[in-house]
Amino acid sequence: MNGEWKMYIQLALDRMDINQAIQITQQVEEYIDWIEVGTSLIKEFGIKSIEAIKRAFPSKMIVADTKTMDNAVYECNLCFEAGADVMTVMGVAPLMTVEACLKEASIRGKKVMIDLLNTNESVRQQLLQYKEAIFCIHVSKDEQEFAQQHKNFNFAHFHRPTGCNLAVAGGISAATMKQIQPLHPSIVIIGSAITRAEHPERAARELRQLVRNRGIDDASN
Ligand SMILES: O=C([C@H](O)CO)[C@H](O)[C@H](O)COP(=O)(O)O
Repeated sequence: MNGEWKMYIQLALDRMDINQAIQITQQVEEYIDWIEVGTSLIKEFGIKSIEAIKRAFPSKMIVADTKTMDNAVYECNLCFEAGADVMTVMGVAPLMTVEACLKEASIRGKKVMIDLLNTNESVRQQLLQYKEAIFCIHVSKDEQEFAQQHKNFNFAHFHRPTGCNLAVAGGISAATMKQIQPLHPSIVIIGSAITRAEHPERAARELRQLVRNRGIDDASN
């Protein structure tokens, strides 16, 4: 890629209720690109959380972070009917599940994000055949906590899979943003650093600035 390479910010909404999710997103809407209805929201409030967020932000790309492992067509239908533009499937799921999600998304003109959490190199190589997917390098909440919170956690041991559309997630903040630059992601997924900030709007504005500057300056892939 060249200097036109762009990084998008995906705001992850987790561990709050639907009204709080909408209120926080309204505060930061101008600084973020995609909105993720987090796994915790979907588990706690169901598919109606996807409908509510899409209704509140109809012009934004909505990602339903279902972390699907099985029953692909059923879960895809739930997400896409509710207004999601993207749904997530785990890379450790059977390939037939991943393929079913991709097929369902393609029929509807939607996208699938494959979460690479806990995948090994051989699984990742298999998954990379799915050129239409977005791949997400993900440091889980439990890994973040185990590593004594994300300020000590390092994305450095991840290698960028070549020739794919890449997202990164997991405790990303202004302090850790530099670590992810070598991966050249097109989507930076940020949750707590905005939603738990004392001033979410200020935090989102600062992160937007970092993403804008570094995304353009460092693009070389
Ligand atoms: O997928 C996520 C995680 O598993 C929690 O459900 C989050 O979207 C991702 O971790 C981003 O959120 P933060 O780590 O709070 O930035």
